[in-house]
Amino acid sequence: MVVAKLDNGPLTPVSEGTPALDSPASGPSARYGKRRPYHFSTQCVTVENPLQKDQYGSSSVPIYQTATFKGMGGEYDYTRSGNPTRSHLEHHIAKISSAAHAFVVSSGMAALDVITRLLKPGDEVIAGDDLYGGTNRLLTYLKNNGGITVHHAHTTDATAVVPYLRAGKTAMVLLESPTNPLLKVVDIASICASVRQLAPDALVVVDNTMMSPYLQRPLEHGADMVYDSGTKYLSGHHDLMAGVVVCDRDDVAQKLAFTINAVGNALSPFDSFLLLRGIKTMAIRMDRQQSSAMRVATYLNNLGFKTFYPGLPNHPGREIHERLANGYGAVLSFVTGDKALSERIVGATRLWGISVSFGAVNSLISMPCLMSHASIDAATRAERGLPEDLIRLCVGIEDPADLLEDLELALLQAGAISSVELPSGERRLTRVHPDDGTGLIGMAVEKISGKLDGVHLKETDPESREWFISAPGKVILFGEHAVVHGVTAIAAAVNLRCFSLTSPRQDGKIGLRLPDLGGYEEEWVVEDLPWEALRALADGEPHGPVLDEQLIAAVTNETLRKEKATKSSQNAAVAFLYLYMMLARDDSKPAFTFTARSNMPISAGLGSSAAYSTCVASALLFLHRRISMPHEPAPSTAAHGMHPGHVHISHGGRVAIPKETADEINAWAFISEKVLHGNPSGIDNSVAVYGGSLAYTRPGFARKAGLDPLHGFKSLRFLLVDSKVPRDTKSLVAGVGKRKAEEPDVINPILDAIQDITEEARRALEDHELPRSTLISGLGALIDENHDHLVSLGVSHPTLEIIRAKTASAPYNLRTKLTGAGGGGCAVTLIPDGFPDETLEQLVAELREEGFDAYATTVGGSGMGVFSPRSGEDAEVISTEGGDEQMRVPLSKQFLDKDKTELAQWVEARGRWLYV
Ligand SMILES: N[C@@H](CCSC[C@H](N)C(=O)O)C(=O)O
Repeated sequence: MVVAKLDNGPLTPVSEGTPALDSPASGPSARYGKRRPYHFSTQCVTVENPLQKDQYGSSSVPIYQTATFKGMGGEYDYTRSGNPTRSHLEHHIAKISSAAHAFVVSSGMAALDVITRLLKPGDEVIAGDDLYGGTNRLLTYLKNNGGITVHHAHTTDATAVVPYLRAGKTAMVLLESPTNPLLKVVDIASICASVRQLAPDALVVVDNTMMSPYLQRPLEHGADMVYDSGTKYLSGHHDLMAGVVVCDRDDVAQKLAFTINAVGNALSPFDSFLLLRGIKTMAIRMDRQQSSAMRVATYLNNLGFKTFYPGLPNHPGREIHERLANGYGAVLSFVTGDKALSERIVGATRLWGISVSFGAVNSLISMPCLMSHASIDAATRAERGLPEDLIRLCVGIEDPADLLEDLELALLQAGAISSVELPSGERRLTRVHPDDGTGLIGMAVEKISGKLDGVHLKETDPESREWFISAPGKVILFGEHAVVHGVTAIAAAVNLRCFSLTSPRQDGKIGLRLPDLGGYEEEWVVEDLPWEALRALADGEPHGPVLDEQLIAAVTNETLRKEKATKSSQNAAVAFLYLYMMLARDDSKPAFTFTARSNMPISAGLGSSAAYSTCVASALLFLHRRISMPHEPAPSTAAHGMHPGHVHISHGGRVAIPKETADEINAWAFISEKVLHGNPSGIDNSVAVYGGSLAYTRPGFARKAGLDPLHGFKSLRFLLVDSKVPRDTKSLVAGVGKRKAEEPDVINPILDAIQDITEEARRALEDHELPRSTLISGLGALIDENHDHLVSLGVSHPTLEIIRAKTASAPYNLRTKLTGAGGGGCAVTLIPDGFPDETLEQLVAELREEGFDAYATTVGGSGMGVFSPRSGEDAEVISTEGGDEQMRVPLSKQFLDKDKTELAQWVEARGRWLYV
């Protein structure tokens, strides 16, 4: 549609005397009686065409939803050729674009199609080397089928087009600025000048979609034609597709109008109406979008990600861009260094929609190589320097704090950054470089203290992150003590756990905090540890079966402040330091605080020490970079563009830690158990690491050694009763060993009998056709039998017998045995199916009255688990007394202070756990 050229006025404040050329574009009477042009945002919302007044004075342009118009010789006959709604839109677009002519067609690519139909075989086109995939596809088509020669030049350098400019040959120079998706800036004015000089007949065409007429009007810089995907900022809501072409030259406009009518791709009346409506809010939308984009770009840039955004001070084209445009737009992109990492980031966002396109009110995230630019083949992408790991962000109008937080959570969840707590309680966000193979260490960059925005790059720090690790306790159902002597034992994980948190520190110290073990707390300067006593293991060398007693002695005597420690906490500290030193490398002695909590009774035979050992071993192996942290699996994605999509089957985090990693953790958890207990069987740590239920036979004896998972425990319920009688596992185990050595004829038959029990139990548990009632009553009988043998071994205790008697009495009639080392500790009671809840509650109450603790539990749950908390969720924000300032309570403090009864629920809610 050809319209009269309207001057939409400068976008910056105008001088009072600027003449108005057309009343709709003019503002109210100024103070001195003159009229001045409206500002851009006013023009956007002022949709008036003096040549096309509505008969009813409608405030909104009506939709002329008609294909035909009656009569002959009127202005309109057929909507393909012209439609009043579309005319209004084209008039409006011409006005806000400072253009004489505007056309609207069915999409941005349709606009380019209309434009390139001006070419004829033999013509040459010069285009950029970073350009939208669809543009590249159409140019490639014309090259292959239309006899057009296409040169791709590095248009960021204005002189790079010069060698291709040939008078009489070059018919079109196609520019984008900033480019999609690398946001390179092209000096449109300078290239236009070269074209005029060297190939005067060539048309300079600019894809202005990234900027919209609000921010950049290339006709003012010498371009001949400008097109926009109206799908983007002009419409702003992703509810329509449209393309816009504007130009000043009448001859060019006539040809465009001819093509549009001839091919029939003009915009429909309804979409014209929608686009007209969208334009009204364009300026206000874009103001918000680009201000948020600046914050997002600054945030990423400060984290150390290579970020492409013309508003960043380090953008090489910023100065040129500022000459050409009134703003930086709301599209930016950045690279992570790893395509899989980028995919994880994109998949982890919630507020940022994974989608092609940009310019809408909703923020979008995409990977151009897989999506908008997938139609450029991989080799060409590589040749043109389009990074496969590039993430493009298109910022919408949401609250920027939400956008930043969602992005930060995604970066944390994907493992692209980590959050570190400083001794001062401040948090530091640290970039994790994907290429270090550990998922842990990289360059540190940033400090934040509670606010996600306003992040400011300060200094480089050693990188680290916080880790939660947890491991379950266990209940030995059959075979305790005997297992030490080569008998098979059956054990299962319980839903009581040890939880640990490693919090990196910057002062060269390691700290150990065991609040549930008498409030034990100590720290050591890493360099002051007795390194001279360490015989370091060679890389890959396993620990071996014998502890380094020299190191244990050095650790015990030279580092522990014994007045602070109970026997248990002292042992826990020695195990921790022993593993720390054994696993350290010359170049890896991380400083951190290790805090362990437990919601299970300690020293009660429930494997609390093995759960602790598993947490210690896992944390140290991870932090010493002996094993890698698991990454979250790639989420399900729908097929998009050339990307086939991916199905992720959710296991609730289970089976996410590979077997080899678990084996390594188990080997070192066993070392820790040895430090703690002298001669453990290894079953406790195995259950703590692998979870589920296991039949375990220790190596080094006549029976075939092994660790076999068992199935069938899921539906078994037990009551664990803590006698609260303290005992020393080490001496109880040693006591049985001594008796075996002294009275083999008495002890060995007992051990054999226990083997018979475990085999019987195992058969019953693995026979899935065994009637349930037979299984339960059989297990009950085996419980009694096994307990009697433990009594014979001398490891029961009067309190355990009281508990047995109580649970066996009417109306309960339950079967109970000691579990673990005995000598006090816990008893385990089988709860048959259908046992009434009230009766169980009554039993628990009676046991409590007698001074025991009781825990109803199920067995067979997950083993060791790990996750790195998300900074946005890890710190409670509380108001200070005055209420006007907010303070963050560091995660480690919350963890330390949490009540035992709330611990599991709180920790589990902190993020997505990944389990063995
Ligand atoms: N599947 C489409 C992809 C459209 S990308 C749209 C937009 N210009 C952007 O840059 O996101 C295609 O192949 O054209």
